[in-house]
Amino acid sequence: MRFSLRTTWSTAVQCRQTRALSHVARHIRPRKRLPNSIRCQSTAAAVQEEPASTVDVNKYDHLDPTPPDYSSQPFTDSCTLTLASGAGGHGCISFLREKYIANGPPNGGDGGTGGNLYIQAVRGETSLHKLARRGILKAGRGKNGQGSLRGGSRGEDVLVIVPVGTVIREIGRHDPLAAERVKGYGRDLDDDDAESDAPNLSRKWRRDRWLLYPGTLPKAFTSADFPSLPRPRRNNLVATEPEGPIRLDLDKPMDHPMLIAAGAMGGLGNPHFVTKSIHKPKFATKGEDGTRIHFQLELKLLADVGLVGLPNAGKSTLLRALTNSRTRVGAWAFTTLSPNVGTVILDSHTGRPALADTTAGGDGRRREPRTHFTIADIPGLIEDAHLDRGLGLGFLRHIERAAVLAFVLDLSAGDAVAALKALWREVGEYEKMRDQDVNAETEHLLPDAEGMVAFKPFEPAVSPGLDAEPSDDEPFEDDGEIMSLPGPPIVGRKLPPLTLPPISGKPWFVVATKADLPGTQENFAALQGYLAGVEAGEVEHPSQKANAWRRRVRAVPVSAIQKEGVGGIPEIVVGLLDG
Ligand SMILES: Nc1nc2c(ncn2[C@@H]2O[C@H](COP(=O)(O)OP(=O)(O)OP(=O)(O)O)[C@@H](O)[C@H]2O)c(=O)[nH]1
Ligand SMILES: [Mg+2]
Repeated sequence: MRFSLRTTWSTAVQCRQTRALSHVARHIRPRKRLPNSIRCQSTAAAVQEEPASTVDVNKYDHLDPTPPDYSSQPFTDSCTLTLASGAGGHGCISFLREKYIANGPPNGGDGGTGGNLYIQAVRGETSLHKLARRGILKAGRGKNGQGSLRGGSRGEDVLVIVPVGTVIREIGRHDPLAAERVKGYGRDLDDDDAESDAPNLSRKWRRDRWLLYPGTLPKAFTSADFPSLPRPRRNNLVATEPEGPIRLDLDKPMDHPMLIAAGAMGGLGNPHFVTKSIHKPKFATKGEDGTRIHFQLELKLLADVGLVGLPNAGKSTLLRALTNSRTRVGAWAFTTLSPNVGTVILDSHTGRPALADTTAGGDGRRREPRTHFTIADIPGLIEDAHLDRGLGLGFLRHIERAAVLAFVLDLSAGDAVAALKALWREVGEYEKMRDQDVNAETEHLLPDAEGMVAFKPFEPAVSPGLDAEPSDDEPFEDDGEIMSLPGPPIVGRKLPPLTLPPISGKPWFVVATKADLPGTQENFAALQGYLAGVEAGEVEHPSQKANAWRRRVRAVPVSAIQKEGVGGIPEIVVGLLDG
């Protein structure tokens, strides 16, 4: 008997172990078993195949790389994003219950405030793709109030991190409190807008704003049982929000996050509604809804020099020759599909950044030593890119804020002067479209609806290098620094307008590439002749603008693939940057 019991016991243990093991096996077993023959084949093929990412170091050439050496990063430079501040938590309906106090006074806490929305531009972020994927970001909702007069906790704040260089435009906003006012609710609370045409609907009738004691049937309450709905409350932080519509140009890293929308207030607990006639209010109010703002985000990379050229001109090879960039190079058009930024360290081959002269300049100001500059390579432009041919003109936004433009012309691909004129034409078309957009936007934002704030209409700005004499109160200093428009720092609620300098006012030069190929000398000579004419004012500026920059237009012949002639480019760039 004992023996049989032990057998039964060990069998049970074994069974349990087997079951446990089979459970584990179920999880680690491959879902599908391939037939043996296929598995053998694939293993054999894998053994025979060379690993795809091997780079032959002996054949490796930095300027003529093999495909595995390409860097590819997801890149998005414009997207729409909806940000919603947190809704408030509901007020609580509760009554004191204690030993010997069966029917105590009301003690429901207030709902917590919703989370705030902040934005911060930081270095290190290079794309908007993460935000584009999210689409909407909501701050946390405030927690509901609780008994014993415990208020709900605050909702979680949300910090939206964007790359430096992001331009943010508000394209729509839903403010629940403003919407209520437009509908006419709450007019009974406000005497000042009694003249308004909006219907006079008392907030008293807003049944949806009230919470009832659990178990109470709504029909038990008539409107007469409710007091007037309290005046909607706004978070104190609303006073520090920027005035809408929000338009920001975050062209510098921010030390502190900036408040975009404050969380909504929580509802009121039932003790707030005690009156002489109602001693035990069995109702509380709901929390307010958060503000929802729709934004258009546009990333405009910040680089000192922007490379503009036709496809296959050799822009990326030039960037690789000047910097350690691993941008993609290929003998076909539109190899580059997203902008790349490279950094040139001005170290005079010492391995350490050279310290520039820090003595006072001619303007009497001490200059920051320039230890490096950055270059942006963008996808190629083709003729009629403004008609959305090729990759269109959108990528020009990344060189629009560059202080210096470098036009890269392929000397082996026909008339370089014609190519330069075609590129300037596209740049001019881009500028026109940009200005039209801004004007349309400012017109659209004129205060036609109540509560809308008007922006100043677009004023074309004067940039350094223009022939027009700046006035005394002109905010620009012609020191050749990056042409970001100086504006007052963002203090308080007023935001500076988004003004954009004209592109034709930027200093520019030409890099004539592929000079190693035969028959390119004549082309270069013709180009030089043309540029000399532009500089002397004998020939019309390729941008066809009267006051475009033509102070010292230079053409540098280079063979980027052989890294010949590129050594002089940093000097030219620094000369143009520092004036
Ligand atoms: N012979 C010669 N070939 C060059 C030179 N620079 C670039 N190339 C070649 O020209 C082709 C195009 O070079 P890329 O640097 O990809 O040109 P890109 O302007 O960036 O082209 P997209 O990105 O398509 O606009 C590649 O095959 C390069 O090897 C040069 O100085 N001399
Ligand atoms: Mg390229």
